[in-house]
Amino acid sequence: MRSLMSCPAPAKLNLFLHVTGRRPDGYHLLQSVFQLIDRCDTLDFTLRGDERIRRVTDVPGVPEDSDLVVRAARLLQAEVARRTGTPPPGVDIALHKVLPMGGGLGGGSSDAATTLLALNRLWHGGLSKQELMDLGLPLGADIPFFLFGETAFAEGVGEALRPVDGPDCWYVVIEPGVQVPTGDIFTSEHLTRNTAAVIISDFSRHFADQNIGLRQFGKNDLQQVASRLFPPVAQAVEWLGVHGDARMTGSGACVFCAFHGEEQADAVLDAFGATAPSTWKGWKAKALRRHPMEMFQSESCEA
Ligand SMILES: C[C@@](CO)(OP(=O)(O)O)[C@H](O)COP(=O)(O)OP(=O)(O)OC[C@H]1O[C@@H](n2ccc(N)nc2=O)[C@H](O)[C@@H]1O
Ligand SMILES: Nc1ncnc2c1ncn2[C@@H]1O[C@H](COP(=O)(O)OP(=O)(O)O)[C@@H](O)[C@H]1O
Repeated sequence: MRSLMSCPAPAKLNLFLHVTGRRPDGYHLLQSVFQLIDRCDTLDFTLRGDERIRRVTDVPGVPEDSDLVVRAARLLQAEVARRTGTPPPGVDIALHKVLPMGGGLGGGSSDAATTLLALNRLWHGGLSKQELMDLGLPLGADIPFFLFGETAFAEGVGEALRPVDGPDCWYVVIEPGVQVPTGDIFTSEHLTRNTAAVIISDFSRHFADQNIGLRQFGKNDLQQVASRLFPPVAQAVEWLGVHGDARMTGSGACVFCAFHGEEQADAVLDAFGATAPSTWKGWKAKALRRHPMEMFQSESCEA
C-alpha cells in the first residue's frame, strides 16, 4: 500500500500574550493573538501495509515515541478505530524540521496539527475540525489554534478561539541561539499573573488606527521572565528594537518585529548579517491569513 502526502506545518507568532490568571490545576489563563507565518516544517506521510505508526527521520533531542507527531497519529488512529470498528493502516512519517524547538513558534504543536489534518483525510476519519481540536488539546495548548487555521484571538489556555484580523505585513524573526523550556517560564516567581483582561475589539481598534502603524498591541508577560533566565533573548530584543517594535513570541526564545514591506525586512537582515552574533539566526516571513492546509483538499498537499 502506498499513498504519499506532503504537507506544511507553519509557525505562529503571539502578537501579544497576557497572563490574566491561573486555573486550579496550575495552568495559566492567557489572552493572546496567534498569527500564522509562512515559515514551515514539512511532513511526508506514507501509508503502510501494517498498523504501525513510525517516524522515519531523526529529530535530535526528541525520541520517536515522545514526538507530538507520533502521539497525535496514535491518538487519531485509536479514535478512528473506535468509530469504525477497524484500525486504519499504519503510516511512515518523515518530519523535516525547520522551526527551532523551544522557540515560541509552536513548531511541535503545528507538526501535530498537520498530522491530524493529513491522517484524518488519508484514513477517511471524518472527524470535524472541532473534534480534531478536542483530540489535540491534551497534547499541547497550541494545537487547537493550528487546526482553527486563521489569525485568532485566544483565551483560556489557548483553546477558546475567535477569528480576528491581524496586520498584513512581513516579519523579521531572530532565533537567539537558546531553547526556552515553557515550564521554566510559567513556574517562575517573577511571572506576573494579573494583567487586566482586554476585549477583542481593543486589538482590532489598535491596528485599524492609521497613526499606530506597526506598533505592537499590549505586551508579552513572559518576555521579562525569559529575558532574565536567558540573556540572549533580551539581547535580541535590544538588537531588533533598533529597527522597530521588537518583542518575544510565546515563551521564547524567538524575537520578532513587523515591517510593511519585504524590502524593509531584507534591509534589516542585511544589517543582521553584518552585526549580529554568529550564534543567532535571522530570517523573514510573511503573515498568513489562513493555514496553508486550508486548501488541503485540493492543492497544498500532493496526494
Ligand atoms: C506559551 C505558549 C503560547 O502560545 O506557547 P509556546 O511558547 O510554548 O509556543 C503556549 O501557551 C504553551 O502551551 P503548551 O505548548 O501546551 O505548553 P507545554 O510545553 O505543554 O507546557 C509546559 C508547562 O508549562 C505550563 N503551562 C503551559 C501553558 C499554560 N497556559 N500554563 C502553564 O502553566 C505547565 O506547567 C506545562 O506543564
Ligand atoms: N515534532 C516536534 N517538534 C518539535 N518539538 C517537539 C516535537 N515533538 C515533541 N517536541 C517537544 O516539544 C518541545 C517544544 O517544542 P516546540 O513546540 O517546537 O517549541 P515551542 O513550544 O517553544 O514553540 C521541544 O523541546 C520537544 O521536546
